[in-house]
Amino acid sequence: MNDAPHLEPGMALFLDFDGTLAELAARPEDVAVPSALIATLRRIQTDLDGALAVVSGRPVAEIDGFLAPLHLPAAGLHGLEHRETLGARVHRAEEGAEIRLLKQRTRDSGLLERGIYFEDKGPTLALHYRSHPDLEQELAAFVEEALQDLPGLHRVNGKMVIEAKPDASDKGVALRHFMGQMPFAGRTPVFIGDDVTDEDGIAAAQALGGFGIKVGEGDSCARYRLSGVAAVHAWLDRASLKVV
Ligand SMILES: O=P(O)(O)OC[C@H]1O[C@H](O[C@H]2O[C@H](CO)[C@@H](O)[C@H](O)[C@H]2O)[C@H](O)[C@@H](O)[C@@H]1O
Repeated sequence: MNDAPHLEPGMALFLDFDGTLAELAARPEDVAVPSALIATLRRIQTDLDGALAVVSGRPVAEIDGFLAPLHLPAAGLHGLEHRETLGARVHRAEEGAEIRLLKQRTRDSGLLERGIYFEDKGPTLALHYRSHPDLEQELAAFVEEALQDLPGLHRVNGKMVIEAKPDASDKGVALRHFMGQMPFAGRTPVFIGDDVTDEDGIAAAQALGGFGIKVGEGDSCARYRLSGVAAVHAWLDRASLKVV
């Protein structure tokens, strides 16, 4: 992979949140975003005529909280939530019967008492084992078994987390949705992300003539790579000074 090229005025920028804009932390709520990053994102948003969106596994409301006072166009819950334009209403998929059942089975499993962190995101569920890595195999086996008679749900492995979500969307679907609308339509998409779920967004950007940037180590279909969150911040800083 080569060095990431600069952002140009005709591009549309899609950014993952955890592990890309924000360093990973012990628990989801422990994450912090430097105020300088918010100022940089605001500048880029203006420079790209609004064609900047966050595409995350988190709910959009949490992204808004971390990036306050910025309320960027955003896709949350791996594309199950959408806010197309700055400050517009968030559209969210319903919490289905299957995910409700999975949540109940998880509460009954005894895994939470042993340290698995339960992140209820409405239509999706994230089960974190960061503070108990020894439980990874057991948790994976539990989720695998539980999903056998919940065919509408799909397992997604993240960083020290196993998520269950409906099949309806992923980050690639989210990117394509944005690219069909102004101010994104007609631009060259760039997707930056660190995790397995970001590969759908990166592949979609590259299929539409743009490029992806993988953050950190690991296999990726991205054409470019940045070493970590600090390198992403530096790239964004340079971008915010370059785009004219
Ligand atoms: O798509 P993203 O914006 O990268 O979100 C992916 C998941 O990120 C969060 O979990 C991850 O970050 C936590 C905070 O650093 C960390 O404690 C955890 O181990 C990571 O997996 C978030 O909690 C999930 O809901 C997101 O889906």
